Amino acid sequence: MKLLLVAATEPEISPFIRHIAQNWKSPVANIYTNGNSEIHICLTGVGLVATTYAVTKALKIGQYDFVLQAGVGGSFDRSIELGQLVMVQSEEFGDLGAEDRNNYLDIFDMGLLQPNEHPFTDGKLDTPLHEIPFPFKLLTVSGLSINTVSGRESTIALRNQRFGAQVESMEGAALHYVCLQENIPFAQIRAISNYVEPRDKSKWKMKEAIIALNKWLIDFSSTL
Ligand SMILES: O=C(O)c1cccc(C(=O)CC[C@H]2O[C@@H](n3cnc4c(=O)[nH]cnc43)[C@H](O)[C@@H]2O)c1
Repeated sequence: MKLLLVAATEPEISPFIRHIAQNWKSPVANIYTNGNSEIHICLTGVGLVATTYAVTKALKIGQYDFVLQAGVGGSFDRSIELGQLVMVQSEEFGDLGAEDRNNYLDIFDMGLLQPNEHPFTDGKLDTPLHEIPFPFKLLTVSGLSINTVSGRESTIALRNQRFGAQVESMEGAALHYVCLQENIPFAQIRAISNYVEPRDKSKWKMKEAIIALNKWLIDFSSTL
């Protein structure tokens, strides 16, 4: 199995990198091998543009069996606990569109794209679940990707009502879009660091989310 592990920032997966650096061989920087298994680390930078660029470039250079995006994220859904791990099965672009007075129009409403035009299905970027090489113990959720984090009551209400997604990130849809276009199996795992609410970082559980995410990554790598 040759895996491309994608993360926006190094701190999100640094415990995993430390683990693998100690337990696997590293013939080249950011590449780790163990028998027939190979993990390449791709740190993209934050956001949809940076992720699209970095993942597309990585897929041009290397051939991978699977792409895994790992990171933290916010949750609209209060039944998901802070620190909980989820697999984001479907993605939407949350701020690619137009404002029309008090309404928001997405690219489908605007007639710029058809909802079932590849790589979209009903306007969403779905993960083909049968291609995932790990058991389904994680909660499967819907995701929204944005350039500007939802942090104002009116934005949160509008995005909630318009999309009804359970979680939010700044990169997920880019990963889904590129991998669906390139026809390569992928999954997006997020640990919930905060609820989507008016910005208050004192309530965030970033440390707990990173610990949970990295524990899962270490367990997953031991199954490869
Ligand atoms: O300072 C802020 O307001 C702030 C807001 C969101 C994220 C950050 C980070 O430092 C982490 C960047 C990373 O985290 C993901 N993330 C985490 N929570 C959310 C969220 O509620 N909405 C969107 N993205 C979130 C994101 O994917 C970034 O890569 C700081």
